[in-house]
Amino acid sequence: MSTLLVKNIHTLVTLDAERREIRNGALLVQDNAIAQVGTTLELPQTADDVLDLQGRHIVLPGLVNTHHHFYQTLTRVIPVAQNCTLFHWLQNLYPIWANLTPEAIYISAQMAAAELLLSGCTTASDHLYIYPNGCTLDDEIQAIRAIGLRFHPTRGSMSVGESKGGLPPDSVVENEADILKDSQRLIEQYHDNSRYSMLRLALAPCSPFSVTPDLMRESATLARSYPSVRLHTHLAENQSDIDYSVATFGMIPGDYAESVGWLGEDVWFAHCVKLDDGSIQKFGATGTGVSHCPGSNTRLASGIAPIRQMLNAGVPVSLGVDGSASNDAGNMLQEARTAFLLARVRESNPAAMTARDILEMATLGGAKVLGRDDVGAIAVGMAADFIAVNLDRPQFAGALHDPVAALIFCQANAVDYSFINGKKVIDQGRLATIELETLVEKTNAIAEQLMN
Ligand SMILES: Nc1nc2[nH]c(O)nc2c(=O)[nH]1
Repeated sequence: MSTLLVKNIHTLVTLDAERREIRNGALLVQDNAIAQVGTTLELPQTADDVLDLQGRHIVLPGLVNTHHHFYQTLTRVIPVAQNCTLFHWLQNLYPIWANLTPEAIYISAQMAAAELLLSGCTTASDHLYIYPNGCTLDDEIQAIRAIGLRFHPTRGSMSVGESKGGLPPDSVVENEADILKDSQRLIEQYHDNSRYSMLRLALAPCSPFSVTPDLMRESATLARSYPSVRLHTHLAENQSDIDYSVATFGMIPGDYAESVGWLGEDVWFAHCVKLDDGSIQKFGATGTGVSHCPGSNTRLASGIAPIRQMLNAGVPVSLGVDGSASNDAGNMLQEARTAFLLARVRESNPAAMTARDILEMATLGGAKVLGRDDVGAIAVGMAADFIAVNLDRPQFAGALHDPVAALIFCQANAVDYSFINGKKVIDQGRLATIELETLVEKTNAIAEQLMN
């Protein structure tokens, strides 16, 4: 057994059941879990390792990102996709993504994870739905194991090409039997349902306009035959998405999801910008989750998702940075701020979303959507996933009377320390698990090859 004491924390934001914010806080970690939480005076004074934060840092649970496409880190700001809405954006990018290789998947996954870690994310999901040239989900699973992020990879898929009325070119879609076979292989090889699991798999047919209703149903049946394998897809992202759903299935997206058995606590949808009131109520009643992706939704001019209404209806809402081809960043702290600002604009009401509401969405909200009760708060028995931000950073000057709100109001964008499963992954603002400069070089080289 090894112990780690983090002490002299300026403000320890627990997000525990009482939402305690402890001045001069401390926490004790035993192996990979939190063993004690309190003030520095209340906790033991020694441990195998001691991190003395000298009263300068705010500490909070690691942030949870529930929607991403790691491979898109290789295709940021592509000129032909800079100024399009969703469908044209996708149609301009599919041919580039058709050139992805296993190495490209591996390197882009590490690059995306590095950016997430540096901005406070400790658990992330990824949606990989395109598998050209021998690419597999295994490529990103190996990459993320090496960098140390707690991971919820999703086996995405596309099966309806242009010739059958779908959006993607036929060359990038897969056969449905192969998709289901590979999904089962991946679940059996990697899915770990235990407490503190570092990897849980989900099944994720890409979107209503790229798979059949049969694949939606069969994926649900397969996922539900294993413990805690969840279901994920894009839904109601913009008006064209709604129009496609009505024209093709004769139903709005919420009704389509219900018709294929995709409502429930084990399902979460990305975007839901255009989710109608009736569907919001159904999502609330069934515990169906949402990954809110405000950066991407504004970048693609899709709209502002009605997250205040969703929260009021009891919908589990979390945050997703979405892929870096439509964000074009993967910064969780910045995403939280964007969500905070847009909710106020959408409601024309600055009280509609507080900084603490958004921090809760970025931590406990993400944990709930991913089906975890072991991350998202700093409390005894929770996984030792936490981050520390130095309050001496210039953007916090003058804001120390409320450092918790300052994290969101004052544009925090990086963390100084991050621990995942008790292991240090960010040390004094630097990635501790892999060498960042080489990773950036490799990312740029592969991105250039893809473009060519
Ligand atoms: N924002 C995004 N929406 C999508 N829909 C779909 O089918 N693929 C995507 C995507 O990559 N990003």
